[in-house]
Amino acid sequence: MSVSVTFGEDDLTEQASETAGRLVSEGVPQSLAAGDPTLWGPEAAPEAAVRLGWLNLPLTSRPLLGEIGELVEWARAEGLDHVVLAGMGGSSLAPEVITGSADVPLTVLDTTDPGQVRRALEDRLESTLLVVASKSGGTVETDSHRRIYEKAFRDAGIDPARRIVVITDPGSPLELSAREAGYRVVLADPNVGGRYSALTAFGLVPSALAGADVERLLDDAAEVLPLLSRSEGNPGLDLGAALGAAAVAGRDKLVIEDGLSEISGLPDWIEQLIAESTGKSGRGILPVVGADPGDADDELLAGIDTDGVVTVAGPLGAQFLVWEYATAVAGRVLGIDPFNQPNVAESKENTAKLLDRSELPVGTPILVDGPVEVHGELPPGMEAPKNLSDVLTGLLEAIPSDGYLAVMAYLDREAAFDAPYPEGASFEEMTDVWSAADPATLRGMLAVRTERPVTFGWGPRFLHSTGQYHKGGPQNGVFLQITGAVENDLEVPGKPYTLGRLQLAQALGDLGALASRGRPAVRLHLTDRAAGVAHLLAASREV
Ligand SMILES: O=P(O)(O)OC[C@H]1O[C@H](O)[C@H](O)[C@@H](O)[C@@H]1O
Repeated sequence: MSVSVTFGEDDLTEQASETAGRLVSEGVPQSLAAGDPTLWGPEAAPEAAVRLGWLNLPLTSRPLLGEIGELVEWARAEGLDHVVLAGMGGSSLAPEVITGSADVPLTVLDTTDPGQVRRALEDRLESTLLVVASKSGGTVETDSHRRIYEKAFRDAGIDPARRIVVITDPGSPLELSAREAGYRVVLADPNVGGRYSALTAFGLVPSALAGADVERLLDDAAEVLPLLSRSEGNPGLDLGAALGAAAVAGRDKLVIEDGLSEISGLPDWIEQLIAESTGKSGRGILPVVGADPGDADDELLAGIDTDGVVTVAGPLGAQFLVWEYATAVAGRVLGIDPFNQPNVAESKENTAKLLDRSELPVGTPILVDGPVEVHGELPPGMEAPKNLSDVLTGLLEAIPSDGYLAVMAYLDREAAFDAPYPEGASFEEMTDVWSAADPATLRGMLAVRTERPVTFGWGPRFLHSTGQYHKGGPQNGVFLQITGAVENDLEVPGKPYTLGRLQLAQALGDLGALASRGRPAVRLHLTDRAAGVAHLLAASREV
């Protein structure tokens, strides 16, 4: 089964077909199929020359299946039934979707929250297989997870070499250290960037270890591959032309829904692909995930196997390839380089500098409201707030008419599930309890109070995704960061910082990068996390 791209609106059909026609007259489908790196201009060409390998992955990844099969057999023979994946952005988002859609369990560590990492560590360590996935081999979060697990395994009398599999690019520092340590290493295709790597070892190895059928993904992607060199009936070209043309015409907020889909969580993967690929040079498409479509003129609704203004229907393996192709095409229409991420490094550098200091510059709160401290830059001209509710109202009012509010929570993504519920509670009652303890609930509560899009991201996960767009895209965002007190911190073995300190330094580093652009950027610090979330949700209720 292949992928279909359909439009539910005449204006968009017209714009897309006009743009696709222009791209065809410029020979884009043929050039892309041939791997021409000059399609995004001379400045982008050197990077594009080593970033187009994803175009052929349905074929070039096939030889990996044998190696994957052996790994799966080894893990089974060793009785390793808890697969933990340490990887950021492109090194974990695809496995999360693949295993979610296949309904097989995978614990993803893309956090520096000590509580969340501790929860994973305390879960079946005896039978845990840790997959350490990093293309560059130098990502601080992933490096920290590896160090923490190595120590935990050793402390439990387990040889880490029997429990760790590494996925990385050939020649990375991680490859070298992993070989020295005697770990199993799977090398990835170096000609594919992180966010285009779903069908490389990064997507396939952890997913297969967790029990997903990855051959099927390649089969489904292989079916759509021949369509991608066509001028007509090319779903990647049609989708890319639509996304690009809509954005150029001012519809640059992409609400992505997968309500009825059997595919679970693809919008989160698309979010990284589109935000990091297009959000630069003051331009870009802002993906909005987990939101109901609004009435704003600049919104475009994309439905995955469910009706949207653009509907993309088809199996997961083929969807990966079509969205990658479409993103590359939209990049050309927007006139940006879809393969770099020039502004991601900035927050990382800020964080590294902060970690060198003896004390983190947390500053003095502008306001304290119960368990919530307010720090940072309030929107210019805003009246001095009396309480948290005023702060939230001020931020909502400061969103420009073409802008958005980004909520970024550097907290434990799973803590809400620890909230106590009454004995004998129905599933519905339990869900209510969880959602009342979940910081992500804030997104919807604020969204009903504004016409503008509200996004939500877990830090530091989003730094490897929408973080690029926040800093490199159009400068019309308003930023609300949430951090929390750490009760039970975790040492990062061999490093002078704890996970909690790293997490806070990441938040402060990004806040600094946003504030330096003159954007309103407020940090709410929860001095008691559970009470703080409850207080924040109460304050966010419409008045
Ligand atoms: O796989 P790694 O080298 O560890 O990189 C993981 C992620 O980190 C970076 O911040 C990039 O912006 C992402 O595109 C990438 O997916």
